[in-house]
Amino acid sequence: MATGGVNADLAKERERATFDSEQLTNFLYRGPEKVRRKRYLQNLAIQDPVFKKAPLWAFLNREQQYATALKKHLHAYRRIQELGITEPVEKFYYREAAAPHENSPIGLHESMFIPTIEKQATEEQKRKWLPLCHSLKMIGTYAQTELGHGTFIRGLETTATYDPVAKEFILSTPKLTAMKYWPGNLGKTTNHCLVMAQLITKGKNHGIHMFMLQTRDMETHQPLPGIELGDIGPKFGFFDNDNGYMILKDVRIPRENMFMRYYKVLEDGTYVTPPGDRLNYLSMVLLRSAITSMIGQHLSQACIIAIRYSAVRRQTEISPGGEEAQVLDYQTQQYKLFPALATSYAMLMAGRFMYDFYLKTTAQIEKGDLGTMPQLHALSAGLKAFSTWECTAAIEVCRMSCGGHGYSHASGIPKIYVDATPGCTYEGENTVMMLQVARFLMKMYTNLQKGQELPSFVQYMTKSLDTKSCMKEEVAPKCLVMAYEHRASRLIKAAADAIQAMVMSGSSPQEAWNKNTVPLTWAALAFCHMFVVKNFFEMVEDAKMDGQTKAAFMALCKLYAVNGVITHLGEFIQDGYLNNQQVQYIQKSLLDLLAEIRPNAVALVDAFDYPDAILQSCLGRYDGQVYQALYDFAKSSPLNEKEVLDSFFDYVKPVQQELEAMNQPMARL
Ligand SMILES: CCCCCCCC/C=C\CCCCCCCCCCCCCC(=O)SCCNC(=O)CCNC(=O)[C@H](O)C(C)(C)COP(=O)(O)OP(=O)(O)OC[C@H]1O[C@@H](n2cnc3c(N)ncnc32)[C@H](O)[C@@H]1OP(=O)(O)O
Ligand SMILES: Cc1cc2nc3c(=O)[nH]c(=O)nc-3n(C[C@H](O)[C@H](O)[C@H](O)COP(=O)(O)OP(=O)(O)OC[C@H]3O[C@@H](n4cnc5c(N)ncnc54)[C@H](O)[C@@H]3O)c2cc1C
Repeated sequence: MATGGVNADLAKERERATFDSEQLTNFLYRGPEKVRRKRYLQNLAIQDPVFKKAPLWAFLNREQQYATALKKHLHAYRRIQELGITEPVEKFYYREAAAPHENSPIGLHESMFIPTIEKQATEEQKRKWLPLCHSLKMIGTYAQTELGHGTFIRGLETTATYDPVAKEFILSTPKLTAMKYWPGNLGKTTNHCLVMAQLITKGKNHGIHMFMLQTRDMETHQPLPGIELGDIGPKFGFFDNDNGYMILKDVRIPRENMFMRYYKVLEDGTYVTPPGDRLNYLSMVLLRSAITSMIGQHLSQACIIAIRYSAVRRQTEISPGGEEAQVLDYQTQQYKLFPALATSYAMLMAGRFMYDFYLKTTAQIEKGDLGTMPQLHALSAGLKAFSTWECTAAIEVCRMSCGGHGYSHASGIPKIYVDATPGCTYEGENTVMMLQVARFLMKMYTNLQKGQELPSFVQYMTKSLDTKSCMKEEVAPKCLVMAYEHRASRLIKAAADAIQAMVMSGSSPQEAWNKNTVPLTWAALAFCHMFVVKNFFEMVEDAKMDGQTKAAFMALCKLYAVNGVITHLGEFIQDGYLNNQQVQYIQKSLLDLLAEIRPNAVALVDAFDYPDAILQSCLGRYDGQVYQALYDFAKSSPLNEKEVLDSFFDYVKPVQQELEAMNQPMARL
């Protein structure tokens, strides 16, 4: 049964590509030196016996999955320190290769708890907590969401009441709905958490603030008095993580445990507030800013799997008696997979912009300049929501494009999907995030009407809406970008006009807003889509690579833009901006682009540079030996360890015997 070497179809695909995939890899990871370093770190992890010997997650129960994830991530944490890896992106590469399909039970410790201490704690608090965090004596998480409130954080019900006599805060869960519910790793792993609670001092509520709470004894790991906590049970995905619940029964913490870099409570209970607002929302902004890259990567993995498999999979003879076609040769299959592939590149580019913008803006915030905070909030919320919606939908398309095998965990795609889709909910539910974008856009529109200057990325709103598209038979990037700008401007104006009209006829601004939230989300979505398209074109145009690579990359970029127009056609033609002839040019361009991308499809996914050891997919293997791999996967199912299972004797046999007895002619009398 053994088959060796690279599958012939896949080998041919690589030979026929019109560009060198290594060039694109170099661009994606920001230069050949960084690619070498990435591969070096990944190989270190892949070769490490602790990671190598770990069992495949798919055959484990939840407790085993949790234990494996914990073991792997703790070993990775230690090795990262031993190896002196400090760059966040390098840590990410190492961790991803070490535990590709295990979500980290110390993930919140690293992605939210430590960064919040770094950004929101005083120098003294940092000196006290950070060394303990780095040595994992303190393992923490971010406990904000409650049973009754996740989105509306001003409505959180946990209280932190200051007692000036004892100089302590009393943390309480006043009712069932105030129980903390959902925080990652709160249930069993962590011994500290950052609690978001309503600050009450001198009898006044000052809104939500952050407090450091020790939840478990640092030696015995038992919950501390007054704290009830545990795991919330199995979920759609993230089986290996202990999202938790927590009830606080008047737990006292020292005054110094309030995060006091910006907001302070003095010993006598006087509340001191900083000049800026919403500074304690910054931890959410950090994660939102990172999610677009992260989700783009999830989709890139699904694309590698689906496209390599579609090159290997042959089904149906095109003409009677002829060879069965590679399913990737069907135009319909290309229409499923190439827009998904283009989306993953688009989101990786948007994620690159977003993270750089986050670093630039937060550096200004650190210096006390809060002027760009609204832009950072709007962009991070919008791109987080837009990218997670687009990518999770595309991952599901990839899964279905693999037919029956896509449904099996052997493909790897179901796991990618269940780990990616909560990105639509956590760090701000997507619709709610889009409404935050809409709020920002409405403000910009009002500023425009007042003749004020707009930030550069909404400047396009100043252009007239009375123009027609410049689209010609040769569909030009410039005309595509302008079409997206026009659509966004028009929908922003339509939503603003609808609200203004309602207000003019006597509705309150809140009522007018609430009666228009659907058009507002259309406007916000169109804005995000425009932003992603424009950014993608700009990054491709600026990319330093040879002509053939750039041409292959540009085809993807154009496909992303063209496909978006076709998917949302109504919004592009409603006011006659594009005419019938122009729509036909765009439709033809879509089909031409599918054909142009076809010979490069495998090279375009190879460029993502994912080793098999990370993908862990029978269908997405570099060598294309999918059938042998599927057979091996089936053979390794624990259900096959015994030829006849005990359940056969326990359940089938007795029922067979009972039915046999019931069906005897005598028994029926
Ligand atoms: C190949 C390439 C290689 C790539 C390499 C990749 C590298 C990748 C690197 C790193 C990857 C790391 C990824 C780690 C992943 C870890 C896995 C994730 C695990 C899951 C974690 C989940 C954690 C959580 O979910 S925590 C809980 C999150 N909760 C929320 O998000 C709650 C959502 N709700 C809110 O945010 C708010 O309530 C609200 C915004 C909806 C409303 O707030 P509000 O009521 O106070 O405000 P208003 O609506 O009244 O507005 C008032 C005013 O405030 C402004 N505002 C609101 N928020 C902000 C903000 N954040 N910043 C600034 N301003 C804000 C708002 O706009 C209003 O302004 P006005 O001027 O209009 O008045
Ligand atoms: C895997 C996972 C990990 C998580 N990790 C953490 C964590 O570590 N720490 C933590 O604190 N939390 C965590 N959460 C919780 C998460 O942040 C919340 O679930 C999220 O913020 C959404 O809030 P919610 O559940 O209250 O949804 P809801 O707000 O109840 O949403 C329900 C529906 O109501 C709609 N809706 C709500 N408000 C509005 C509005 N104003 N306008 C229009 N529509 C609205 C939403 O669009 C949605 O359709 C996690 C969640 C998941 C799934």
